[in-house]
Amino acid sequence: MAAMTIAKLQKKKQQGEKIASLTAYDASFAKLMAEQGVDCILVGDSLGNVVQGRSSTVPVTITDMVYHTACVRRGAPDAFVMSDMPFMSYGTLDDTLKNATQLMQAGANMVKLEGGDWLIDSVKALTERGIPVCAHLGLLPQSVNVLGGYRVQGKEEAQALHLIEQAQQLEAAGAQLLVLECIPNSLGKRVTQALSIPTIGIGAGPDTDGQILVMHDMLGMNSDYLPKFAKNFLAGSDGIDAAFRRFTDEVKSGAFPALKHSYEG
Ligand SMILES: Nc1nc(=O)c2c([nH]1)NC[C@@H]1CN(c3ccc(C(=O)N[C@@H](CCC(=O)O)C(=O)O)cc3)CN21
Ligand SMILES: CC(C)C(=O)C(=O)O
Ligand SMILES: [Mg+2]
Repeated sequence: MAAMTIAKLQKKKQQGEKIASLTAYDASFAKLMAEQGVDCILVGDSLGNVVQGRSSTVPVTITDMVYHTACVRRGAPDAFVMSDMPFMSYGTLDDTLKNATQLMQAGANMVKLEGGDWLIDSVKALTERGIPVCAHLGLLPQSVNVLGGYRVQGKEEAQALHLIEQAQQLEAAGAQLLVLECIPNSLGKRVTQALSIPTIGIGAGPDTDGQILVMHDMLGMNSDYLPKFAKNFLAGSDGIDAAFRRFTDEVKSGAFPALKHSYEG
């Protein structure tokens, strides 16, 4: 199969085809996802939670991310692979360029950074030097210690307007994709309409250009805790490959997410 590219993802937005995205951390699952039509694979720093058993993504290192990015790339040579830059690996411009380079050389097609205003210069510097950037707004898990918990963001109109403004600035700085996490449906829709780059939502309602879930959540593997936006696609499916296919199909058809998977308002 021909390789997935950012240009093809952009075209999906223009043509109104939803983008199906999942996280993967190893070769075997990445291969299965690519075979089942998942458009974009994220090597998420959520590996801190689901692979390493930690309680946040803060302890995850660039060495961890490089290792898992290389594993995923070996399993899915033609997939579009995006890798999270982990906590404090992009605190300064020098670190940003050095660490993003490591992820690209491990096989990523794009790097993802959490944040708004303060990242504008970094996004510009990365893009100018040939490193494609996915921005990430809304709930920023790496900032959990500042936020004091994982909560829906942008519920107040002033915050919503600020988020839209940041999204536009990130696009202007060169970001080519935007992840929106845990925001009200209406804000997910407003941001998506305000941008020409694709938005990929997780708990951002049905109107973003695509959807992403953590693989373990969509396979029902978080028994003690499941965020509202997660859905178990393995339940009622014939196997893991069928669960990935059903996720892809339901994202493309708009069946997922239902209102119960999103934050109204
Ligand atoms: N397994 C897993 N799935 C994830 O989606 C995920 C991770 N790990 N680790 C990194 C971050 C942390 N994330 C989280 C964690 C908790 C909530 C959560 O509990 N949300 C509340 C919102 C409550 C509210 O403000 O209304 C919820 O009930 O969904 C959301 C996202 C998303 N990411
Ligand atoms: C939840 C997604 C967007 C993520 O950043 C991760 O898996 O780390
Ligand atoms: Mg992440």
